[in-house]
Amino acid sequence: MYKDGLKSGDQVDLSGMLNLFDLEKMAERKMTTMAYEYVASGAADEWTLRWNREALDAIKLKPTVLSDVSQLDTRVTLFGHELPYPILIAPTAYHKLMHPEGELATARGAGAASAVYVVSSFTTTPLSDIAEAATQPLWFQLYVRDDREFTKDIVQEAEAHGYRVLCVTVDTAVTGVRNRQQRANFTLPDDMQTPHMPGSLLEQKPLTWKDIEWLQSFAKTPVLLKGILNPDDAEKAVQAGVSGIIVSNHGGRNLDTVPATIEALPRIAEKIDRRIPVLMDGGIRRGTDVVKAIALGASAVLVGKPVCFGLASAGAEGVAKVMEILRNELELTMALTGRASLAHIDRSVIW
Ligand SMILES: Cc1cc2nc3c(=O)[nH]c(=O)nc-3n(C[C@H](O)[C@H](O)[C@H](O)COP(=O)(O)O)c2cc1C
Ligand SMILES: CC(C)CC(=O)C(=O)O
Repeated sequence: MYKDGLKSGDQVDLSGMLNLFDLEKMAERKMTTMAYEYVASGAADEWTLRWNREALDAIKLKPTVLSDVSQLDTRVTLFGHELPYPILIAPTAYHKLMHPEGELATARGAGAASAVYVVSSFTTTPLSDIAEAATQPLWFQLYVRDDREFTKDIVQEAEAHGYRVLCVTVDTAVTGVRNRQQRANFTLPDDMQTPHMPGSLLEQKPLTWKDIEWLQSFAKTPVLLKGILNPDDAEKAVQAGVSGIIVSNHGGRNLDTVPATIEALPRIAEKIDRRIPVLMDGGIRRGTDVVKAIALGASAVLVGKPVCFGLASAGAEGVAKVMEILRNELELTMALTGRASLAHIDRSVIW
């Protein structure tokens, strides 16, 4: 939802948007208070929301000079597919709240920026339409519902439309204490539907490891668990045979006072010991953040709020801008730290 009657196809001048924080400010000016608060807020007192950023900022880099960085290689292979750079679009709900073209604009922006887009179960656009608009690989984020047949159908529908990876969100047995959303009277407007998640609330009984086993019994695509913070859960994920995990605290939106993801990441990476890929999200805003996450054990990272703000600022173009800024900053950081490829980014780049 946007002030001033923003319409599809409106031209926006993004030339002054130099970083992701600039785009957040632009988005805040354009969005209604309700929509902005929905995206920007964290749970309860927002400790974890802040820690995600502060913990990344507190890590210092150790550059190496005079190494050959004339050719930078940012490619990463995940689940059998090569990505040109290790930054994905995290699943976020309700894109029509942010721009009239909703998820279609996100898919086009992802396409322009050669990025993987992980589509939320709470998409306001059907999966089939997003697949038609996409020119880059799509993944699907699953919230498992009480109705297991419904869940099975949607997984099979996503697979039929070519969604390549299934990210099962495991950190939302219930949603968190979202006081800022409550204060802003957050509700989904009546004319906005979530076709694959009928009803506006999560109607699920909490998932257990048995459900993960059940999902893997019929899923044809790799299954990832999104929302792992505890190294012991990471070990259980490997034992359960999943293809990968995403270290995430849901952008600080669920359980307040859990640690920053960059703090949890090294312990989880140590436990996993390269048996499966570890991805991470939470607070990634700069190319330096991406390098820090890779150094501490992530194969790739995802960004949530910045993409919502890019979308609210300028639709597909804004989404592409966010991803291009981050990709460029990643390359600059690699050149300045003397790391020519992702394989060269390890703990030795941390001070
Ligand atoms: C507006 C918004 C909606 C979100 N919706 C979902 C969702 O539907 N499913 C999900 O698994 N995670 C959801 N998330 C969490 C993100 O996937 C991701 O974990 C988080 O935003 C990453 O942190 P960052 O925003 O600091 O980049 C949402 C986050 C935001 C900000
Ligand atoms: C509808 C919500 C549960 C989607 C979500 O995951 C979020 O807002 O963080």
